[in-house]
Amino acid sequence: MNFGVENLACRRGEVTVLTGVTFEVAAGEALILRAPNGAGKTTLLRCLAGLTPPVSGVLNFSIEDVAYAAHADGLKAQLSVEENLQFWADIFGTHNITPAVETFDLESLLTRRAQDLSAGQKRRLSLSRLMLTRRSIWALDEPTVSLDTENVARFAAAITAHLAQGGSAILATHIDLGLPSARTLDLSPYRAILQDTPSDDPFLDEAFL
Ligand SMILES: Nc1ncnc2c1ncn2[C@@H]1O[C@H](COP(=O)(O)OP(=O)(O)OP(=O)(O)O)[C@@H](O)[C@H]1O
Repeated sequence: MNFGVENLACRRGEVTVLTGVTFEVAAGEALILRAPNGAGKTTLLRCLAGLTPPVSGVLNFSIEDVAYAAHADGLKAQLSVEENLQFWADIFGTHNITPAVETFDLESLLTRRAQDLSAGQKRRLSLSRLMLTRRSIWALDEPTVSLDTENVARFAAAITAHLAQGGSAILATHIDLGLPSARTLDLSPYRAILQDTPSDDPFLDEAFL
């Protein structure tokens, strides 16, 4: 699905972080956000997902079409892997969890409680949820954190399949996923304010030693 934004300004808390963001992503395409730490990648993704309303500008899609994978895994700790998957499947009206289980190699973990998974296993379970949403725009914030090489490849296969089916994606990632139709957007020109400026006060620096 095509999606884009025009002249978007986004905030975190009371601070406007980005202004003038404009882009379009075609069906079957992925847009990779590249920018230094603190530049506003999470801020933009939260805005696209509807978690923080834009300060101004236009979203030319419905936030109901966005599946957002945040930094946090967002699992139900007391439920098993299978119960977590079934919970989301029921929410999104997708009753077959098998493709998600197979794509992220979760078969042997189905009865394990989410709180007892390793960090990489939790991430696999969290990402597998994307496949249950049936939403066409995937907005992903550092999705490969905690994944080993084999599971990065599994995730890359999942997103490639999503794009091949006419979906689209926007993601903040520092690694090359080898996606065939990926473009890069540098957010640096859209930064609204000077952030993370070092203090000139030498006594303040000493206080942190
Ligand atoms: N609640 C808040 N109130 C004010 N400023 C915030 C708040 N949360 C985050 N920020 C600031 O907003 C800016 C953008 O943060 P954001 O998390 O979007 O950056 P990022 O590009 O995703 O960074 P990273 O690569 O480190 O994950 C940062 O300077 C951050 O300190």
